[in-house]
Amino acid sequence: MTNTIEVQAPQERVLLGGLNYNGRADFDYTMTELQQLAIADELAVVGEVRQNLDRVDRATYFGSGKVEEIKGLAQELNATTIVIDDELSPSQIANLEKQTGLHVLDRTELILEIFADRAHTAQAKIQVEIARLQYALPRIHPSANNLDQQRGGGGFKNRGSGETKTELNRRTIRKRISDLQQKLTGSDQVADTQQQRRNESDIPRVALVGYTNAGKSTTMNELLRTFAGEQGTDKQVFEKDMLFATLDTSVRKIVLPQNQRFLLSDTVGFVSHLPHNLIASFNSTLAEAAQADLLIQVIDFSDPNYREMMQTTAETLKEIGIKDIPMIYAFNKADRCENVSYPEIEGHDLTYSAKDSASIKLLAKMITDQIYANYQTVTLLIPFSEARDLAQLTANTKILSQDYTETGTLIEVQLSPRQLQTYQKYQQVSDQN
Ligand SMILES: Nc1nc2c(ncn2[C@@H]2O[C@H](COP(=O)(O)OP(=O)(O)OP(=O)(O)O)[C@@H](O)[C@H]2O)c(=O)[nH]1
Ligand SMILES: [Mg+2]
Repeated sequence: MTNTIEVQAPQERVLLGGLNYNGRADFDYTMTELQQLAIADELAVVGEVRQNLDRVDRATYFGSGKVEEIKGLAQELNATTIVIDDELSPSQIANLEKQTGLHVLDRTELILEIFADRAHTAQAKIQVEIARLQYALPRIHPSANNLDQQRGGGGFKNRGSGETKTELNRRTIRKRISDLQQKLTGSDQVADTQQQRRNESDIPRVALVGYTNAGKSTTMNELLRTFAGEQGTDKQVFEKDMLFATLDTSVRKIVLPQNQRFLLSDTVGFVSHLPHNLIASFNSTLAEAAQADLLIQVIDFSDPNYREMMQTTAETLKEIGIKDIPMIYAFNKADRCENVSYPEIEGHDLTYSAKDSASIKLLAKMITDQIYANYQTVTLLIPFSEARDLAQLTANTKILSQDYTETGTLIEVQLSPRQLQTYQKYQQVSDQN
């Protein structure tokens, strides 16, 4: 018998650094979040440095006294890196590295590292690489011919090693970005989602959104398990207790009793100050939510910072350009809260647990009540020559009655406002009054 001993790579020892300028109201919260992000990136947090200043020091970010303190603390605690709760300019990073002898990792680069680590599908990998190259671009010194000063171009995890031989200049990076963007537009996954969207254009669309690790994927899986029957189990999406478990968009069809159906999408979670480049390059992934008829914001109600997380979600949705879509606030993980009864509905709020079957059924009811609320019952006369439209309606809507006339098929059907626009041409005059 052989005993194997797993040898784990020693974790990089890091300090967290934060500057509270202009008395940032969310400072404590973003520092807590920074720690979570560092842990998600498998870094060992050994200490923390904070400073209150009226404004950022243009040269070194922190004031000079603090820079000395950082250097001393790092030596004392054996730290090799400082992770800073902000996006720094390239020269601030360079100066701070020079004066402290530490590797400086800013918030943007940290999030990009985590995304790079989590990306598994071709599409997610391309999207992350585009964002990393865009981050790297202004950080390349024109005369530099090694990547020690060129951040973000290659394996982040092997910081400062093995990159020196690579010669990338701005032009080749720009070319690479545009090649990747082209590849992305043609990628199967984007094409598949678009195709599905066209095929299913008559079905209401519902998107799960919210802070990372709130339970979006778990909610999707439980809805599938409850309503999609056998098919549900092999269509499950990945769920895990870690930040950014999901980096893609998955779309699944949920069919409820009485042929009520909707498309449900699960997508990447949010964190505060999500880098702009990342949002831009994940645009096609996030587009699904932008086109939804209804959003379900999943909130981890058991987290003491859930209010800040909701704020982050609101800000991120705004940045993506999502507004005016009705939203259900789904306060999840109630099973982990003390003295909270669930499932319970109050207006547009649901307190629930994704792991509880009564909760999932109630959520499904809330979704259908909401999406079918503004449906109208209309009578359509579909000419025999338009059999495709009739087939679409039969597959995707609730048909209440059907009759045949000399000129076509007469149906009584429930339509969404959007469907009504598409099929208005067939509407019988009598219902239009
Ligand atoms: N106790 C409890 N745990 C839950 C509940 N819902 C989700 N979880 C757990 O929370 C963790 C995160 O769940 P996910 O569904 O992966 O979260 P997500 O929102 O998809 O996260 P990202 O994809 O990272 O944005 C997992 O370990 C789940 O098992 C719940 O109602 N109760
Ligand atoms: Mg997920």
